[in-house]
Amino acid sequence: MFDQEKIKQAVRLLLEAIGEDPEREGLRDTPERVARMYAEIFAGLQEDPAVHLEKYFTENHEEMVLVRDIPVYSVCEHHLLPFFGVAHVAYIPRGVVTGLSKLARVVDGFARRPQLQERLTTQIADTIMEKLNPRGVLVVIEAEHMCMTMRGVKKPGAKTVTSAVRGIFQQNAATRAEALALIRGRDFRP
Ligand SMILES: Nc1nc2c(ncn2[C@@H]2O[C@H](COP(=O)(O)OP(=O)(O)OP(=O)(O)O)[C@@H](O)[C@H]2O)c(=O)[nH]1
Ligand SMILES: [Zn+2]
Repeated sequence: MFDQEKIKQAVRLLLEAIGEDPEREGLRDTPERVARMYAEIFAGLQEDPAVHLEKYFTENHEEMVLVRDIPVYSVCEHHLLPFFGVAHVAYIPRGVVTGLSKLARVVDGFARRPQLQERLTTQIADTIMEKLNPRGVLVVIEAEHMCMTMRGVKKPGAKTVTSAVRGIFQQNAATRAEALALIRGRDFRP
């Protein structure tokens, strides 16, 4: 469970450890604020994102559905610094489609926890495969990691691109190429 009191204590300790005075005016409410912020940015730990895909509609659209440029904010589990960018989620339904917003809710549910970009990508793809049993899923995430920009190797602008490809997108190169072309915003020309 989420322990707000423990987070407050930890933030107070952190401030002391860097040589700050947690009692000075500007910092007095900081432990409380950080606890509220953590409850928000790690809210995914308290939910099972698969639940969002339990509502779906019967529809005979067995063609590609792509939601492109879904904003993603997550936190890298190595440094607890943000990584952020966009997710693209494509699937080819088999008899049922889900609400478009539910795809973004699944992305959020897995993003709001200490994460690895690779794991985030595969969790989204595998959850959609399991819950909707589609003909295939393709998830691409493009993100910038603050741990690579404001510290360490310091390479602002470097983008990490990860993909997870399942079902027909794996088996059929033309279908995969079509999805990737649509993600890039270009017409597909086989
Ligand atoms: N594969 C992967 N690596 C990540 C992700 N987020 C951060 N990292 C990397 O995790 C690694 C942790 O490396 P360590 O050597 O343990 O930590 P570090 O000494 O702080 O490493 P530097 O960042 O190179 O200074 C770094 O190379 C980060 O770039 C991610 O989502 N996926
Ligand atoms: Zn990191």
